[in-house]
Amino acid sequence: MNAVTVEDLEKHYRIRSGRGGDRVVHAVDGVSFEVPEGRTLSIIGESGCGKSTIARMLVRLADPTGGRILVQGRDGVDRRAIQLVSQNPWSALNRRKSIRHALEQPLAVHGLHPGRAARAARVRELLELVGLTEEYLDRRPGGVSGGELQRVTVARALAVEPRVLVLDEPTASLDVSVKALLVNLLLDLKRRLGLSYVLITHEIDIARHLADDVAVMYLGRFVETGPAEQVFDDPRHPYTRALLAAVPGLDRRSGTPLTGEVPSAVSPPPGCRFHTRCPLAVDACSAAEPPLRREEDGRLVACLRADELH
Ligand SMILES: Nc1ncnc2c1ncn2[C@@H]1O[C@H](COP(=O)(O)OP(=O)(O)OP(=O)(O)O)[C@@H](O)[C@H]1O
Repeated sequence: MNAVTVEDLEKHYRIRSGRGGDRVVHAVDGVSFEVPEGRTLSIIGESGCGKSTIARMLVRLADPTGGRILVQGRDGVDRRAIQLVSQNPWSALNRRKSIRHALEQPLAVHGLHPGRAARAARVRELLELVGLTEEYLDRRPGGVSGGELQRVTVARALAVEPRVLVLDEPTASLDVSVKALLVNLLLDLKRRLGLSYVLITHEIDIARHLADDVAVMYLGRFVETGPAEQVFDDPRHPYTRALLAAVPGLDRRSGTPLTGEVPSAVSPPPGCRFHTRCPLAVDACSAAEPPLRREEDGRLVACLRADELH
C-alpha cells in the first residue's frame, strides 16, 4: 500500500485586489504522486514553487482547491496518521512552556497513554527516540540549541504514532554541523519505526542523503520525477539540470545555472512554464504545456526536448 497518494492536487489562492477584480495565485496546479510505505519522496525546487503549500495541504493546514490526498489509502482528515515537522522549531513550540509540556500535549489531546505514570513513561521514550535525555524535560525552548529543539519537534510529531512525516525544510534553520546529525536521526527513525517521509527542501545535499525518490517542482507543477539516483546522477529536464548545476560535487551534465527569477504564479507563462528561463527553449515550448511523459528508465519528464537531451 502507498503511505501517501496524491491525485491532481491543486491550490489556487484568490487574492482580493481593489482594481480589476481578484487575482488567482496558482500555487499548486495539478500535482500527482505516490509515496510507497517506507520510502522518502523529496520535493525540490526554488523558493515560491509551491513546495510548502503541498506540505500544508498534506497535513490539512490548508484545504486543496482541487484533487485528493489519500493517507494509508484513506481519504479525509486523520490527524494521527500524518504529522508535520516544520523549518523553525522556535515558532513550532510555545516559548513559555517546558519541553515536557510540548511532548505531553499531543498525548493529552489524543487521549493516548492516560494516567500520569504511563504518560511520563511515553514522554521519556519519545526523548530517547530522538537521542535526548530526561534532563531536557524541564527546560524551555529558549534554553536549548536549535538542533536539540528540532529533535524535540520530531519527538512531538512522533508522539501520536504517525505513519508519515512531512518534513518541511527540516534542516534549513540549523548550522551545517548540526544538519548532518538531524539527517542521520531521520534516517535512523525511518528504519526503526518503518516511517515514510515527504521531504520538502531546497537543499539538494539534504535531499541526496534522505530521498529514495525525487520530484522536481517548478511554478506549481512537477517537471521531473523518478528514483533519486536517476534524477540526481542524470537529470533530464532542463530545469533539473539548471537546479543541480549550482550544486558542488554533482555531475553537472550540460546544465547552466539558473538566472533570473521564478515568474509570477498569478500568471504563469503559457506552454511550458520554464520556457522563459530555459536555455533550450524553442517556439513550440510556449505553445502548449508538455505533459509528464515516461522515459525508457521509468522516470517522468515534462519536456518536449527530453529525448534530445538523453
Ligand atoms: N496564503 C497565501 N495567499 C496567497 N498566496 C500564497 C499564500 N501562500 C503561498 N502563496 C503563494 O503561493 C506560491 C507558492 O508558495 P510556497 O510557499 O508553497 O512555495 P515554496 O516553494 O514552499 O517556497 P518557500 O521555499 O519560499 O516556502 C507563491 O507564489 C506564494 O507567494
